Amino acid sequence: MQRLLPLPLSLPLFNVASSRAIEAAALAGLPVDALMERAGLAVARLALALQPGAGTIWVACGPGNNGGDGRIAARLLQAQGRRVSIGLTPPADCCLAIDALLGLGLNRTPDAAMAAAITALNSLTVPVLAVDLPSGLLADSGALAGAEAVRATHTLCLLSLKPGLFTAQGRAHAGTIWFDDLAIAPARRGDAGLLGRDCLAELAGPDHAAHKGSQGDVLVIGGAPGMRGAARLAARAALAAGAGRVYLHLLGEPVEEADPARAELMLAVRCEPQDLAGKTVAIGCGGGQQGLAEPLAAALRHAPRLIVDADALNAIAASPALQQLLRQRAPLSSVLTPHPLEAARLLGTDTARVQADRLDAAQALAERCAATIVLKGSGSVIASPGRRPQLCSSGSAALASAGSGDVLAGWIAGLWAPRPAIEPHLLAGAASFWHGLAGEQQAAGPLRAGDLIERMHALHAPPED
Ligand SMILES: NC(=O)C1=CN([C@@H]2O[C@H](COP(=O)(O)OP(=O)(O)OC[C@H]3O[C@@H](n4cnc5c(N)ncnc54)[C@H](O)[C@@H]3O)[C@@H](O)[C@H]2O)[C@@H](O)CC1
Ligand SMILES: Nc1ncnc2c1ncn2[C@@H]1O[C@H](COP(=O)(O)OP(=O)(O)O)[C@@H](O)[C@H]1O
Ligand SMILES: [K+]
Repeated sequence: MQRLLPLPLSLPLFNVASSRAIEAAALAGLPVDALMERAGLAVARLALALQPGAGTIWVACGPGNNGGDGRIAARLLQAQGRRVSIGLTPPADCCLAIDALLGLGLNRTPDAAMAAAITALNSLTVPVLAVDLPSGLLADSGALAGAEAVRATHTLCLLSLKPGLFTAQGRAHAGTIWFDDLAIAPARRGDAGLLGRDCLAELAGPDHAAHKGSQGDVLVIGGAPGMRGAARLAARAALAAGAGRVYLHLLGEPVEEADPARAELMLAVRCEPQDLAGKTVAIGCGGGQQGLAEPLAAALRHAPRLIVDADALNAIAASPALQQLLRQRAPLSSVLTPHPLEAARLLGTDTARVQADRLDAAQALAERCAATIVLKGSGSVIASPGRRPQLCSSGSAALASAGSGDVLAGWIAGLWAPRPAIEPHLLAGAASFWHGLAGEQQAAGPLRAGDLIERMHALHAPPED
């Protein structure tokens, strides 16, 4: 059993169908109850570690094998001399609750009895340990099957890691995530990957002979009047990530300086095809509604590497001609960084549908746009045509503050410029992980985007775990 996050090494994720196939293959060589006995033992062990003291442990058991795991754990806890209560309502002296209501088999809105038990678990002030998944959370998507799912303090995932724990509502409901593979090595590829710190190894640093010309040029296009800051944040991030030279083309009224607070940034007065050649371009941060279409069309045609964010995504969503330009770009040359609403616009759907299956939505968008997609939010999804999607295991709600997406777009550009040959799928994964990692390393409260850049900068050449 291991505590999973922060995650040093990337791991495979298995959806419900694959998890059942792994279970069936394992059971072919084992006595019928072997896996459930191992699962129950793991649950009991963690329960004892979490609550070694007095009081009654409530084991809320459902009708399937998730409940079966709970019953075995209850038996083992009793054998250890602990008081245990099995049922759908808590005992008066409850000191720890084990949520063994529903796991992989959740396939509909919780019925009244289940919903009441979920509410009762969420009303407790004692720790709640969820078995395999917080009940009410869908394993494949991290969406809720009904109005409410268990908000666990700990979740012990069993046999195979499920994607739903790590995206959408997963992290908000799972608490501290533990994993026990029940001594079974899966004999199949994951359906998706969970990015760990090893993804940063894709980003070799500059060699000793590097010079600004070898580290690539970034051009940030955006920052209409009133939103100059968004483009400046992206440009500052590109600089901090390691681009050799960073230029800013600000939309609307001309300005005298690119960024008075960052003397290193240069102003790009024009944005003609020859100004785009050879550059890594990030477009859309603070782009506004007007003045963006022309530079966007030029960037789609001429930028050899392109990151499309914010208002540039909205402009593409509204224009079949721009969509066509995007699809016609060279393979492996475009990264789109939508948040769920921007993704919904691009897909012609609504945010709720995107959030109902983030992995699916990101993959559909990648295929539709012939681009790498970073679908942002809790558990960002990185998807590319023909590739296995990745979920970012780093990040926290400290990133839920204005400008952190601009920083990500600029950071991707700044990492890409010196490494023009890197595969965008790997680049976007590593950049997202880095961004999330910096977003975890701070005291409570939101992280201002300007401070985020400094934290990301401080993580250059991150130490080995
Ligand atoms: N396949 C695996 O990876 C392993 C599974 N094990 C455990 O077995 C679980 C899966 O067991 P099951 O397939 O029996 O599935 P569950 O125990 O999750 O649920 C199935 C039962 O719940 C009912 N149900 C589903 N949705 C409901 C809803 N919304 N409201 C009320 N009832 C609902 C179903 O009708 C069925 O009776 C895993 O989550 C895990 O805890 C472990 O014992 C060992 C390995
Ligand atoms: N709760 C959260 N958990 C993890 N990451 C988050 C969370 N909230 C926001 N983020 C991250 O912060 C960034 C926000 O980007 P975005 O929504 O575009 O904001 P903005 O446009 O203000 O910069 C994304 O990278 C997103 O993944
Ligand atoms: K459960």
